[in-house]
Amino acid sequence: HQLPPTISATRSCFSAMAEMQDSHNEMELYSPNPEVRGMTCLNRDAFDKTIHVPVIKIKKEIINRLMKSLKHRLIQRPSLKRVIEDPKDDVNKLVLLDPYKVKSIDSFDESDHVLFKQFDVNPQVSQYELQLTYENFKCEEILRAVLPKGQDVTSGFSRVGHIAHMNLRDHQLPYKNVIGQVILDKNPGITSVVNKTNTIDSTYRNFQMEVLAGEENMITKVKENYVTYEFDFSKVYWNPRLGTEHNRIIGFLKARDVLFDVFAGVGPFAVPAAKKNCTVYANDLNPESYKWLLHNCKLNKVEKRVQAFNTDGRDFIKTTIKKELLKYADMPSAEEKPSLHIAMNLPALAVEFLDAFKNLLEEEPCNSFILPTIHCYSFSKDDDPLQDVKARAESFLGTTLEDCSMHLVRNVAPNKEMVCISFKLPSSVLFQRLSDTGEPESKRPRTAEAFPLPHVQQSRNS
Ligand SMILES: C[S@@+](CC[C@H](N)C(=O)[O-])C[C@H]1O[C@@H](n2cnc3c(N)ncnc32)[C@H](O)[C@@H]1O
Repeated sequence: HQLPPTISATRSCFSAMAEMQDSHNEMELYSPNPEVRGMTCLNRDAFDKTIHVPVIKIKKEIINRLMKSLKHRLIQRPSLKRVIEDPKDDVNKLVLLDPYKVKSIDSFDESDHVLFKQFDVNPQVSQYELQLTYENFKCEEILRAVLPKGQDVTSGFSRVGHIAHMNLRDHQLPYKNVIGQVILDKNPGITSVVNKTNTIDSTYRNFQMEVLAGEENMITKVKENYVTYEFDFSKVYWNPRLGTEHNRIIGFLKARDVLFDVFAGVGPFAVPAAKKNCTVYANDLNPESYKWLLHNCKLNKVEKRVQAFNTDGRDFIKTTIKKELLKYADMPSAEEKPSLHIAMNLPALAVEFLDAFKNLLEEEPCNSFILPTIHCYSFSKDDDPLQDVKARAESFLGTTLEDCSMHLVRNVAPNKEMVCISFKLPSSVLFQRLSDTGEPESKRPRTAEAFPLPHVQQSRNS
């Protein structure tokens, strides 16, 4: 097409620009100076770098109207102003363009030229000497430049309130303080960066951690499914990836149902269940979890509906759950019967606690007895994790589960899945059977009844 005369006249300027840009190695334009490689203590000044970028002058009074249309041609760098004052020019401002997108006048398309004509812009391109600083580099660019070439640069972290929680690999450890500081600098709202230092799970499932950068304070506040929790992240278990799973279980509950949470942590099942008007019995062995569980019940104004316990899960099953199951045994009418649910989220061990339900109650069930539904979590490294967890649950219950629902919660590590098995506790497990002589028939073979539960097979949360 025929270009307007003013634009044709500036074509040579664009070509000159293109040549200038071609002489740059594109990959290197935005990469930090090579001197930063191997830095183990962050020196932000070492990132200062001068590059040349295309720039056009646009009259101050029309600049705002043009910016939207030019959006895709503007330079994109963190914390970089794209429109700058020219101290020698009262009439125009300089607009910084993306050197990868504007190489010559041909980089502008017909609609740009129409726009320039409409606003009487002479798109004369000149080169501008731009001083890049540490602020103008992205987190990944900085870490890639600092860590040894060819090594994996993971800048990923889990966010728990103001804390960025990392799990650095051995080769990253010499650079841990730089990594921590860069994560802190580049992520608004993060004021502390920690690295997990233990590889073996502790009893309370909290992490041993080292502060890499920022504040030492580990008391943090998070929101999950619109519920607020506070806790000391260094002393209790919290996993920001379980929100969907917590919500899934809460979805099974309705007002006036009862939830027993054997391994309750700081309350991510207990508090939302109580908010749904359920009666909750929540337990955790860790005194710190128990403390923050109580705190979170108050924080969310549900303390009247939650009874908290600080004991071993087996003891909780054999005392509190046993006592409360009997209480719900004789409910007058079918409509008034709540459903009873038992959450057991301690995936490394929970199935092993299932045998605590064997022969828990002495009497034969009356007709109206409400059998609880158990939601028990487990890890599995088996090729068939669902079958593996089912088989292990059955072996601890001492019965086959004819009808249960299996849910693949998440992939925890390569070849390690977290699974939830839900089933109605068979009465044959819960009640001691008496023989004709009145003795418990503990060795009698058992089979489970059918438990109508929604089947969610192989669905997975992230
Ligand atoms: C994986 S966390 C789950 C916490 C919470 N339910 C959740 O979903 O986030 C397991 C919890 O079980 C607690 N715990 C570990 N061993 C226990 C035991 N023998 N009895 C009771 N609680 C235990 C830990 O302190 C931890 O808070």
